Amino acid sequence: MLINIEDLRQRARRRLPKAVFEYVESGAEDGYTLNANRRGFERYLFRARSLVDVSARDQSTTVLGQKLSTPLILGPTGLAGLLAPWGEVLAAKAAASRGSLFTLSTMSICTIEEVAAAAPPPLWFQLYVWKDRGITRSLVERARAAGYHALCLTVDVPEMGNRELDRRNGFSVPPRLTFTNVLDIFRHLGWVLRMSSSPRATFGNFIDTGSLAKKDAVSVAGFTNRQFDPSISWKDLEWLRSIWPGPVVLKGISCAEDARLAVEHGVEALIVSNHGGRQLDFLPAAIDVLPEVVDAVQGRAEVILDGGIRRGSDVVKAIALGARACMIGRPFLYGLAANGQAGVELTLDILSKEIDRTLALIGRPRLSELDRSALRMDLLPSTTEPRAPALRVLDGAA
Ligand SMILES: Cc1cc2nc3c(=O)[nH]c(=O)nc-3n(C[C@H](O)[C@H](O)[C@H](O)COP(=O)(O)O)c2cc1C
Ligand SMILES: CCCCC(=O)C(=O)O
Repeated sequence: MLINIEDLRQRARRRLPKAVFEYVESGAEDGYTLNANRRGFERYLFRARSLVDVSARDQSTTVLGQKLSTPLILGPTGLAGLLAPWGEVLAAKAAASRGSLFTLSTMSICTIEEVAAAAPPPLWFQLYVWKDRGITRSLVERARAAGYHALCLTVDVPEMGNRELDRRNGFSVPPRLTFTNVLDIFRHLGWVLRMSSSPRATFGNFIDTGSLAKKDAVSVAGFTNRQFDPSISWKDLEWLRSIWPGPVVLKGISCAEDARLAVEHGVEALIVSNHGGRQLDFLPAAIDVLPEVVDAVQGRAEVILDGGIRRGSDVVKAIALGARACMIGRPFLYGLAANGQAGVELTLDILSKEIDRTLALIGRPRLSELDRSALRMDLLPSTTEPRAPALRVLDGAA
């Protein structure tokens, strides 16, 4: 039975080759931040009110002026199209069908145009800045021409994080058959068959740019470290503004100083995120950074929380701490791998039902009624201990 996000995760794990599942699942190095993202939510307990009329509940909101039926955004995830053929298109359609919002990663299998042609708006485009600014400019112009609403600049990847599982697995794009994975691939012939209807098995946005060698398989870290520009800094925001007329969102803010700089540079929204624990290990849980950022921003930009959401109650806690909405990564990827578009819709249905139930049980029927008084923060020790390296998380030890 698929009744929670963990069920979808187990289904995804069975259906995907090991290297693909571990690419999705793993974090950087010891997995401190990966674990902390989950455990951070345990520090916040509810203060529930009773005898409140909760018969009419409403979890709709707006993000950058666009109405969402639920405060959930599908975050940018590279290579989602390896989990199901046309994966990004399916996820974008699922988001639209549930009144959510899809963010297309620069590093997707499906192209900017393919997703925009198949899925109704609103869509956001996530940008990694290429050393070759001509390619960067062309990505931004393509997103603009295709009607994407916001540009989401990811700021926490000056260098790819150290994902040891990907290195051990020799994970490459396109995936290769090797001596070590041949048995595993044969155990997942269903995936092989499904993927035979995929438009391609490499980064769709770059096939015509010359940055992707035509026949060779590349390691994700090798390719991105060659192409991403580690020199980008606050002054490049001006350049981006000159080629992008719409709202700009910064993804990967993890302290008050950067939140203030983001506001001073006029960004419309920022995303408190540690990249799902995949970049710098030993950043705190995203939820623990949220209050500091909300206080620094003081309502001058919208704040979105990203990382570790697996229950609707997590979303309610983030909104009580001042987030406008939450972004999810792995939860919708599990749904996608488990059952394509319907699987992503199920992810959104599970989480939004859990949000709805939580709102009823705490006596705050509308998101606008949530504030810090809905939470207790004083009952637990204030640190999250590292519990297990990333590998043990995968084995279900944490
Ligand atoms: C498989 C995978 C690929 C990702 N690719 C990108 C990406 O291309 N760009 C980006 O900004 N973030 C990327 N992320 C990070 C997500 O957008 C998001 O920050 C993270 O998954 C949130 O944590 P969660 O998985 O616990 O929800 C990726 C995450 C995963 C799991
Ligand atoms: C596929 C390229 C990298 C995507 C990314 O940012 C991530 O895996 O976290």
